[in-house]
Amino acid sequence: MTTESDISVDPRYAQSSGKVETLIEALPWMQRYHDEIIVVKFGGNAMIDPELIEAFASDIAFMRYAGVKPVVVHGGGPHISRMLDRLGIESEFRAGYRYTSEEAMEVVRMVLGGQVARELVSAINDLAPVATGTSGEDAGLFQAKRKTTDAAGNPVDLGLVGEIVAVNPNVVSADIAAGRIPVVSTIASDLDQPRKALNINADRAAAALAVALGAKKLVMLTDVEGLYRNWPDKSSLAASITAEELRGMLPTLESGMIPKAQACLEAIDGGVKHATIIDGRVPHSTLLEIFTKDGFGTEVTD
Ligand SMILES: Nc1ncnc2c1ncn2[C@@H]1O[C@H](COP(=O)(O)OP(=O)(O)O)[C@@H](O)[C@H]1O
Ligand SMILES: CC(=O)N[C@@H](CCC(=O)OP(=O)(O)O)C(=O)O
Repeated sequence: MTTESDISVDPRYAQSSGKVETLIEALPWMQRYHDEIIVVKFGGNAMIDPELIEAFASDIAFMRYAGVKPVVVHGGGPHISRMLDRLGIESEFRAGYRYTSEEAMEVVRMVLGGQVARELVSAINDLAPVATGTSGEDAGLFQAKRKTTDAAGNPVDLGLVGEIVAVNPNVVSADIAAGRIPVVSTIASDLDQPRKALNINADRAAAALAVALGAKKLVMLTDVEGLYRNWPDKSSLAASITAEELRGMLPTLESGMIPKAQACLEAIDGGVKHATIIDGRVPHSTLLEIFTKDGFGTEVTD
């Protein structure tokens, strides 16, 4: 028979108690998110590191087996830039969005749907064979119009960049209902030219989908620790920020943080309870954000 004194001297029990604490810490979060949809946007530089892709895939598989309904929306800006470079096609960011010519659009569509989505789907399927790739062009998922203004409302020429005006989430909902893990590429059909596609910023698409699905949470991975109130001052990282304060900051934000901040606001305004920006360079940051009390990065609150 094992007595209390045996337990106190056995190092295996000492080790287990730390593991048990971590598991028990996850319980309230598992309860909160059980059967709930969480949209996770994976993008940027985290996506070009094979180890981070593996860690991300295991976090998504973990969520699914823990009873959450994850939906992945992926970016792939660095992949697109690399391919455009290889093909000698110029690309330029304006107001946080890629100016997209007809030629570049062909590359965006090919890279997102044919390369990035495939890589992610197969990494997740290796652990949970229920991932499925969907393009925003499928079954009217993302319908968009050309984007013609920047965050401050000034006119800007972005070529074939779209702003989502309608989402038909049925194709994704059906996958979720069947127990699958949707992995969504952010191309949209052009409402004004139905055979044409538009390039959608992945942060904005993730927010629009989170709202349409009634997701409980939107998590966005990026290549910094979170949102800095006073970029690039590293001591100004915001652990949490209200939607109102963030709205006020919009005109001061730069580059990629513009669509990310807009996406958080769109999600919160659309009824998603929690929107967070986390550091995708930290392996398993998604899991830590969702299942531990400390969370990670910046939480936008209503
Ligand atoms: N206030 C800010 N806080 C954090 N990052 C900011 C801020 N303003 C601008 N940035 C820039 O935004 C970048 C993140 O956007 P982006 O590169 O598009 O991310 P991703 O590719 O992960 O979607 C950061 O690497 C940083 O250079
Ligand atoms: C209009 C626009 O800027 N579209 C993005 C789509 C991919 C994306 O958003 O990728 P990340 O999340 O990795 O940045 C682009 O062409 O780069």
